[in-house]
Amino acid sequence: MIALVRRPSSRLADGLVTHIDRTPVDVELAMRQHDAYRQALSDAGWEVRDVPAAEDHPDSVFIEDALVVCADLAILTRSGAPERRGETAGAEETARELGLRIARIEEPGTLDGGDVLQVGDTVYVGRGGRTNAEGIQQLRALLSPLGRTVVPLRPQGVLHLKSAVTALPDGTFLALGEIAGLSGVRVVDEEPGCHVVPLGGDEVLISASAVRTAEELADLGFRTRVVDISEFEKLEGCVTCLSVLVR
Ligand SMILES: NC(=O)NCCC[C@H](N)C(=O)O
Repeated sequence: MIALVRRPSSRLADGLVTHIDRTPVDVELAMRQHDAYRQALSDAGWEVRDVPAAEDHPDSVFIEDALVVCADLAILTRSGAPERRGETAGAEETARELGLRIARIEEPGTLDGGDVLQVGDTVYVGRGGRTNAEGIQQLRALLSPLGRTVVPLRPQGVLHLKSAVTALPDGTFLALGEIAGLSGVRVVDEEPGCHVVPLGGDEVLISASAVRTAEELADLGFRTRVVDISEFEKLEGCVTCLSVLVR
């Protein structure tokens, strides 16, 4: 079990913000928070592997958006944000080192990995600001041969699908409300409570900003591993976007 991560660029504070107001980012604190995030993955039994840093790309720490891994296939994305498209170079290098097959989303398709939620053999994909219909069609063509069913959804008012919804190990979903096309949604009352990373078994990684949701999940019998990612949340990041899990 390998978790790919990418160290923050020193230019992190120049990262994109779309749906929230920009607030000052403490880059030194972000570096420490990223170290703690890596440690949490390692403590949960994951081998943490570094994708080469991309110093010139402020948002490169959000490695999830550059690379989608499904079975033995690594899909290099083509971000809907043109300034992020250079981030895939280092991701390709690491994917090849891991022996993964390589595919890529081609123009005019666009897709961010933050729009791709894999739950068993179903791959939910958010169509919106970063992922277009052509990108979804290419994703479907790449994943159907792997036995995956690609289901498009339309998240509203958020950066990515996984800004609005993620899945628990039991296949239920966490979201601020019901989502057309999804059944089994556990409604939470805080935005960071929509984001978990399944770490194996009944363990999930969740943000320290989601205190109430972490308690609710513990009450439900999930083991929660809490990480403070405040500086990344200021740039519309969440716990899913700082890693790519390769099982
Ligand atoms: N998968 C994710 O949640 N990615 C977060 C990306 C945040 C970055 N500032 C961006 O706007 O692209």
